[in-house]
Amino acid sequence: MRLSRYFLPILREVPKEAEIVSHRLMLRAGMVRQESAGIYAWLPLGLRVLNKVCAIVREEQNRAGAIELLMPTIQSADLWRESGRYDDYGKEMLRIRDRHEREMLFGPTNEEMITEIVRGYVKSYKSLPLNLYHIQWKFRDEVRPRFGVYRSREFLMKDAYSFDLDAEGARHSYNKMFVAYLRTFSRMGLKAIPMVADTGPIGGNLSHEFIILASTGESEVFCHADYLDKAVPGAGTDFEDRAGLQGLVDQWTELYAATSEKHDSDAFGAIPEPRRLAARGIEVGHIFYFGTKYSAPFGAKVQGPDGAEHMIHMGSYGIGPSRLVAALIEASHDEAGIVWPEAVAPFRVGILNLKTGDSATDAACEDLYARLVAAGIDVLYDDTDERAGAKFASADLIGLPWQILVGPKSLAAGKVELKRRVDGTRELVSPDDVLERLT
Ligand SMILES: Nc1ncnc2c1ncn2[C@@H]1O[C@H](COS(=O)(=O)NC(=O)[C@@H](N)CS)[C@@H](O)[C@H]1O
Repeated sequence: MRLSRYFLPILREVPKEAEIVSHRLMLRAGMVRQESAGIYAWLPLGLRVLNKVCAIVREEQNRAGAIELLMPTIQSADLWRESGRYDDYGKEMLRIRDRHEREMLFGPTNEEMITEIVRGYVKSYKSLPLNLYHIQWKFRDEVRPRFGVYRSREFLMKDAYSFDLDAEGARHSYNKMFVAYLRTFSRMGLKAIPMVADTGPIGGNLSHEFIILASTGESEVFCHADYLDKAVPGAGTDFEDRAGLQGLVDQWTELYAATSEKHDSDAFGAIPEPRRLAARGIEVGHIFYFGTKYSAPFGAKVQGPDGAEHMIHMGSYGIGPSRLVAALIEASHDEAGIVWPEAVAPFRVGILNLKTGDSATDAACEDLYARLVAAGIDVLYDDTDERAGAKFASADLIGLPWQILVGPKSLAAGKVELKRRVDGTRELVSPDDVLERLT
């Protein structure tokens, strides 16, 4: 992409309404724009990151055997009356009437709808286990939306729902998602710790939140520090190996880790003091097992191998891709701006022409740009006539992992400067070597 033809409304000044660094940097880097309280437009640079986050989420859901569908954002109130949640969901629910005065709502979550869908088709245990997921916008009329897209009113959620014949099968489905979550956040360069959590309005009696440690996190968390050094399960994990998966989940739940709502200070106190971690964290995922809480009122049942009818056992599994963009910045930034992990960077490389209009640097930049694009690398070429200092500041602000600085002096010696954003290291290399390094 040529910056001269892109849409990247970078702000020079720090927006005063932004209280946390990710909110400040997302506004300054031209990633989002608030349209109303807690409701944002995702501008091109922000959308590229959001899409990369969703691609990783999708890959790991698919790896775990979940099947993607897409449910609507607008739901019928009658659906929520069947589960009894229509009234007790409270003011967070955005209730709407259509032209026929039918009561509708903007979905805050989809347990009811997915149960109604499965009830319509699944009649035999032979169709189970089943895990259906979608990545869809949700609306929760938060009383105090704040921190930008971290706690917004309209937000993107991956929500998966599992269906099993019995509790034992449901536990295996839960474990598949648990392991998929460990892999998902790790691939984004994040250390997420699974913590025993409250089930809240979703319900059930088994739940874990996946927390990223961050000083600006809303959650207060307590855990054994050994979690920070654990390696997550590999890409070759056998998701059908029930015992193996339970073993992995046991490894990731044997040490103490809990959010403040479930904190047990005695258990925490039993940890040797140097290994006790009390911190603030960002909830990026939350998984639940809630048995027949939704299948019973909806009569979602199957004929079992014994010929009898069995209510389906369910769980639901949420990740917040839009919140994750903020969490990634909270976890990875410096005083110059964002430092994107390569897996989610909006572009992998930035080419900075330090003397636009100079025939030598223009030609070298065009050549590098053409060859990187041809190699399938996401590259943003700053071909604007901004002065060099402004280009350096913008490139550091938007946080691309690699910068190629093309200036007349080094070019005269057949070199360009390759800068690694994460640690600021720079080296003079030939244009050919740059391609060697980046492809
Ligand atoms: N107001 C919000 N703004 C941004 N992300 C949010 C917001 N509320 C929740 N999320 C994200 O959505 C994830 C799942 O939300 S949840 O309420 O915990 N779970 C559910 O709704 C279940 N139906 C999971 S399928 C959270 O872990 C969080 O990452």
